Amino acid sequence: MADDGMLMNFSIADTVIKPEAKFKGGTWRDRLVAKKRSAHRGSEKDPKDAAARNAASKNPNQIQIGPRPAKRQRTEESSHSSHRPGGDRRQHQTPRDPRHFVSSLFTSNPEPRNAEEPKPEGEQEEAKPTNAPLIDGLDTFTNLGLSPNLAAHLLTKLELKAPTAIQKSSIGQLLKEESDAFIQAETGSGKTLAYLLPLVQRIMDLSKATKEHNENQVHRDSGLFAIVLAPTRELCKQISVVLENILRCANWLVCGTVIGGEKKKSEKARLRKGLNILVATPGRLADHLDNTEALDVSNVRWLVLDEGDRLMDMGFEEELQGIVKKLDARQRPSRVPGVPTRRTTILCSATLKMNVQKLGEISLKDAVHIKADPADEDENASKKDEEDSFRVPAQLKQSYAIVAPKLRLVSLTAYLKRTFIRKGSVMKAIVFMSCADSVDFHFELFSRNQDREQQKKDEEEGEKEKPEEKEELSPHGTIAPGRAFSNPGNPVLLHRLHGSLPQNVRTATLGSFSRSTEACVMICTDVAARGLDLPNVDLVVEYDPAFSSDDHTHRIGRTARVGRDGRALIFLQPGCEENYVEILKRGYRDGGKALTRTDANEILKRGFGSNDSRKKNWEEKTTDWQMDVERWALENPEYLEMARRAYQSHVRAYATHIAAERPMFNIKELHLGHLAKSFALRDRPGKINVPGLRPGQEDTKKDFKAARNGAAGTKRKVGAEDKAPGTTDLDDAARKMRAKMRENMAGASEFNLA
Ligand SMILES: Nc1ncnc2c1ncn2[C@@H]1O[C@H](COP(=O)(O)OP(=O)(O)OP(=O)(O)O)[C@@H](O)[C@H]1O
Repeated sequence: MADDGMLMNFSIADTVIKPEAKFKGGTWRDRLVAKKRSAHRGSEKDPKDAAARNAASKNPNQIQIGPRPAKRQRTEESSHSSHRPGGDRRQHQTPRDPRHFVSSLFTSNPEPRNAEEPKPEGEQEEAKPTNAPLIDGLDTFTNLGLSPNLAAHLLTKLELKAPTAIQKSSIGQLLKEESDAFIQAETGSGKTLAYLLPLVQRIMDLSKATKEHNENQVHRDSGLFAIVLAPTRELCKQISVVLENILRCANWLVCGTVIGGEKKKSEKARLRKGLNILVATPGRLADHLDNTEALDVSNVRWLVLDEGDRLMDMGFEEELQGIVKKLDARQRPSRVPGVPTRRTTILCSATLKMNVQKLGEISLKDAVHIKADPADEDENASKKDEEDSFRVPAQLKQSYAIVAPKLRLVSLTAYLKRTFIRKGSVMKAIVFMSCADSVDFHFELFSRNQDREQQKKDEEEGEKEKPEEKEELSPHGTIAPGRAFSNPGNPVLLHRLHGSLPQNVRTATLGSFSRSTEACVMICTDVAARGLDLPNVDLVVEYDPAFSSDDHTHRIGRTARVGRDGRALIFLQPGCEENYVEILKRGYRDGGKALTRTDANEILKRGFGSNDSRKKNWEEKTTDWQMDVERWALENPEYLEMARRAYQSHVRAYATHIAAERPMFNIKELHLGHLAKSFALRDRPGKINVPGLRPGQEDTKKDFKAARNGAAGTKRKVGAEDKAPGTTDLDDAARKMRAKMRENMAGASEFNLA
């Protein structure tokens, strides 16, 4: 029976705790409190208390939230000897420390506030993909106005048979009109080609015009006609690869990137040779505009801001304003026939609101709103509420798990175990966390070698073999076997990615994840949330919910791309976080009928359970696993510090949700003690304080400051007149805090300022 297992769950008999137990370590006050508690338990006679305890131990998961039950000072001996159901496999005893508290996994957990909604009757129809190419045969690239040459190239070389809905809307519009545009469509709907194809076609057409004027065909020295800006280096590289592929059918045109991360000298050399289309990060472009004479922008007639809403955000805004002003000031009539007189600006994102005003005031003129389905525009115009939410691909199956803080780590492990139980069911999964420290800690934890005996033996027998294995997997320590959820039949490769890693490491890690043909998991921060087109991602797990619902849309959009299936799971804690479900529902046209709910017990049963009744039940196994990682952290000072840092950074990050969503992520409701357990910590929250910066962070912090202050010019105070309409002081405060957080702890540059 399921409940049986809970008895082992440290619900120890009082007799086990000897009254004469000695408490060592800590301050005299800690020792006194511990001693008193121990004495109090020994003398407790109150039958009411005993009855309450009995009831609790019968069904510990049913404990009501109310006055918290008195906590017990548990000794390491007691939890080891009487409650390690796996027997005395490991005799190791860690020193007792009154600052440590070994709490039970399955007791005192808060219950969900909201009851599960009844499932709609009847079988749910599978939703049709909403971001797939239009394969009805009516729409072809040639019909939309692309030249037969370009359309044939798309078909034969890039295997693109038909446009997607957003490509259909945007190619027609951008080929025939000069007006500025907002391109907004679901993630994975092909927005990159939606702006690149008309752009390339227009520049190819310039060649035709020059020939008609009996002039030489346009070539790399004819001028820079278009600039594409994107917030991360990774995204810039991705766009540049797509562009190079298109330009293979027009090899007289040349594109290039300036994105930082490599020597400025080689970028300058590239600019000097001449480019027709430039892909850049804002910081690096601003830098070259100031310092590279060879960069002539007088002919630039198209400016694309990919992930435009992100580029409007703090950190990029000033740079962008500077860039636009310089482009305006340096624009000259072109000597190339057919070049438009005015510059067109195109903003593109899955979460673009028409009210992005900041840049609009400078540059956008009568912009048209290009959407995949024109019907959406009328619908949204009438529903103000929905303007703030964005659709997710209809075929994307989302679920949410209500998981109490203490059960978070074991639930994530169980979920991944279950996911990769069989080879082939899931190829790649991305797990999003709130900060770099948390990513690093979980990477170490999930890749740790559990079989310590074997580990020791390995070290003794063949010290050389071990590093070789690591070397082969990852020269940078960002790729390792995901032992916590691998099994012999399906080994899973674990990757970690965040903005505090050096650029070459980021590129190598992302490349490995992208190319891998084996099952793999990438634990990352929001650095991988936007724009990245990684093949075969079947699952996205939001272990920590995103800082804004827009970011959530981008994160889950790494799966279910161009008509393919995909799944996403978000972890929510019982209480105010449950209200986030309404936001999840708003992403669907049908109100989220297919959204499913699960809970920790279900996940744990599936992940740690076994059909074999002779084996330990899932609660025992879960507890064993948790105890094991807690001991691992305690025994290894390096990992213990990582765990503490991760916890600390996580709590700080939690405070930075956008103002509008903060009532759903109320830090005052966060149970810090319970949360610590999900970082394998036995420390009391008040005692967790890791001073200083994480190793290696000093440099990144300097880089961040240099990038922020250098490229953007002198720091400017944001006054009330500078605020975007609709933003509040709270918004500003949260954004500033997020920026500060990035700078100080969790990674200097989640989004590179180049
Ligand atoms: N017409 C098409 N037919 C088939 N595949 C396409 C088509 N257009 C684009 N794709 C592919 O779809 C994938 C997603 O494209 P892209 O990255 O441009 O999407 P997106 O809408 O910009 O996504 P996000 O919002 O996440 O940035 C790419 O692998 C691209 O090659």
